This record gives sequence, C-alpha cells and structure tokens, in this order.
Amino acid sequence: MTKPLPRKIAVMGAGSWGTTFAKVLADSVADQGIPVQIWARRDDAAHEINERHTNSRYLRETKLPANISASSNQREVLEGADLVVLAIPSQSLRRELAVFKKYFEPEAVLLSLMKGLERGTDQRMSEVIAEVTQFPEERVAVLSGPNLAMEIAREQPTASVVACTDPETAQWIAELCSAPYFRPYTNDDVLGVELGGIVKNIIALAVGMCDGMGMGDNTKSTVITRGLAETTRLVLSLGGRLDTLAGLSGLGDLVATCSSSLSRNNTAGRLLGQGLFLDEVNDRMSQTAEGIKSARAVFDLARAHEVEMPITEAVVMVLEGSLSVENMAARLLSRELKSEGELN
Ligand SMILES: NC(=O)c1ccc[n+]([C@@H]2O[C@H](COP(=O)([O-])OP(=O)(O)OC[C@H]3O[C@@H](n4cnc5c(N)ncnc54)[C@H](O)[C@@H]3O)[C@@H](O)[C@H]2O)c1
Ligand SMILES: O=P(O)(O)OC[C@H](O)CO
Repeated sequence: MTKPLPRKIAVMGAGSWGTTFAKVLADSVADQGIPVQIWARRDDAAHEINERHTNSRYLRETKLPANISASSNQREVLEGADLVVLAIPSQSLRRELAVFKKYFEPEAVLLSLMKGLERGTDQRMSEVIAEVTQFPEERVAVLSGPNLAMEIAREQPTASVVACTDPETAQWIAELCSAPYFRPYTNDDVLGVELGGIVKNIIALAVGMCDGMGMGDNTKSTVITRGLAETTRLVLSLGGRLDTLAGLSGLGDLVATCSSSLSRNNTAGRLLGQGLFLDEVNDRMSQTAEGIKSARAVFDLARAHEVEMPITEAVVMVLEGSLSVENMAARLLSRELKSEGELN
C-alpha cells in the first residue's frame, strides 16, 4: 500500500452501481477492518441496508457484507472518509457536490464511477468534481470498465480500470477495490478512460435501436466497430491515448454494454427501436440510462473540436425527434465513402 489505509470509505449513491461497488470495496478491505458506509437518498433504503443487508430495489436478494452500513445523512457518511466514491446520476452531480463538499475531509481522495457528460458545460465528471471542489487532480480519480452491476453483485469475475493522473493514487484505489471477483487495472489517461465510458452509452443506444427494429448481428457489429472509430477520433483529438480505447474502458465496456440485456442504455435503445416515444421510454426506465442525457453534450463537444461522430449525431437526432429510428440506417449508410483507416 503506497498511502496509509483509509479510516473509512464513503460511497455516495445507493443505486445499483454504488451499492455493488460498495460490496466490492467491503469484500476487498474486510480483513483490514475498514468500514464502508453508503449514502442513500431515501431513509428506507438506508434502513434496509442496515437491518437486512440487502438493497432489494436495485440488487434483489444480494447479501451485502457485514462491514457495510448506510445512512441518509451526508455529513455522517462523509466525516472521517479518506476515500469518497461518487455514484449518482451525472446530471445531478454538480448540485449534490455543493452539499457534499462541506463535509469532505480536506485530504480525501474522490473517485467517480459515473459515465455521463454534463449538459451545458460538456464537462466530464472528473472535471465537474475538480471545478466544484477545487481538489487537485492528483486526488480525483475515475473507475470505468465492462462493469454491469448485477453480474458483479453475483460475483461473476470482471476487470476494470482506475484512472488518475497520479499513479500512486490510482494504485492506492486499485488495492482497495481488489476483490476475488474484481480485478482493477490502473491508467493515467483519465480523459480516455472517462470518455470511453461515456460514449459507449450512446453507441449502446444505437445498437439497441437496431435490435428493437429486428436487425441482426452484422448490423450490431458494424455499429459497435464504427462506434469505436468515432469514440477514438474524439479521444485522440482531445489528447487521450489510442491504447486506452483498446482496453477495458474502451472496447471492453463497449462490447459489454452493446451486448447485454442488463444494460439500461441498450434497453432504452431497444424500446425506441420498437417504436416507443422517448417519454414512454423514460417512464419505463426506473434507473439511470446516461446516454439519453449525455448524447447531446457529446455531440456538442465533438462539434466544438470538429470531430465527426455520425452515429452519435444520428442518436441525438432520434432523441430530439428530428430523425425517425427507421431512417437512421439510411442516413448513416448514404454518407460519402471513405477509407476505414481515416481517424480524422
Ligand atoms: N449500474 C451499472 O451497471 C453501472 C456500471 C458502471 C457505471 N455506472 C454508472 O454509475 C452511475 C450511477 O449509476 P447507477 O447504476 O448506480 O444508477 P441507479 O439509477 O441505479 O441509481 C442512482 C442512485 O442515485 C440516486 N439519485 C437519483 N437521482 C438523484 C439526484 N438527483 N441526486 C442525488 N441522487 C440521486 C438514486 O436514488 C440512486 O440511489 C451512472 O453514471 C452509471 O452510468 C453504472
Ligand atoms: O446499464 P448501463 O447501460 O448504464 O451500463 C452499465 C455499465 O456502464 C456497463 O459497464
């Protein structure tokens, strides 16, 4: 361990990923006697975690380890926490941070699990965190990878990536979340890791739309591959690295999300492909599908940097009602022919 062990770990958000990642942490640090405390918005969710060691709304019957507790009081959860994990919907982060930051320990490390881009500012979550808290980038990290919460809650093996510009911080976090069924790698390309996790949600919406319209595996593979190409163009133009996109937080997460019926983004896309209106899809989704809100921000960011992202553009048009799902394929296929290797 490169830094001292944390006295306590706080996880802000008791949804499916916040609760599951709290379990990963708790399983990882159980022998070291480090408590993991979850902040739940609702009292009844905190009560259920404390009394029954379950969070049935999100994780059904999964039993949570004994060293996890919960509270709906932000101050109680954050006081004494040297590692703070943030797992709430991306569009609400800025507002919630304004409250959380009053209780952060001055030397705490902040870790984002979120995979959205802020609408209006086009900022990644690590950028929002740094701006609102004024914490130095050495103490702001992100975790991203092929991490469907329900599979990890069932302890099915997976890997992920902890990214921070400070390798020592990334290593410290990786050691704290290394469980028998969860293997974290480290990376210093924060932008590449974070954007891979954001854009894959939009590509998963597109894949879901194709599924919903009854298209087959050639179509799916084409969207995934060309989705990776446009993600790569964006990441490279903003200073991220190509090898990051070939890794778990790039290709790995893209494949998992686009293939899985557990994915909320894939599911939302499928419902749109089946002909539901966006309002109807939103009504049916009880959980966060980040791509729906982030698509416009990603497209704006790409345009500001003159990066072509045709799949993202088509998804934005479908979401905003200026293109029907039925016409999406025709629009993408009628573009000017080009060489596959062109990254710009
Ligand atoms: N679920 C997954 O498999 C998974 C995996 C990796 C990353 N993520 C990312 O983690 C983040 C959280 O996702 P999740 O799956 O836990 O979402 P979720 O919808 O399951 O839960 C969201 C949690 O945030 C709370 N919340 C909702 N609105 C809020 C608000 N306005 N302010 C504060 N809290 C609010 C909810 O009460 C809930 O506890 C997202 O960015 C998602 O993309 C999810
Ligand atoms: O359910 P989704 O679509 O938010 O995807 C969950 C994770 O990001 C997969 O890694």
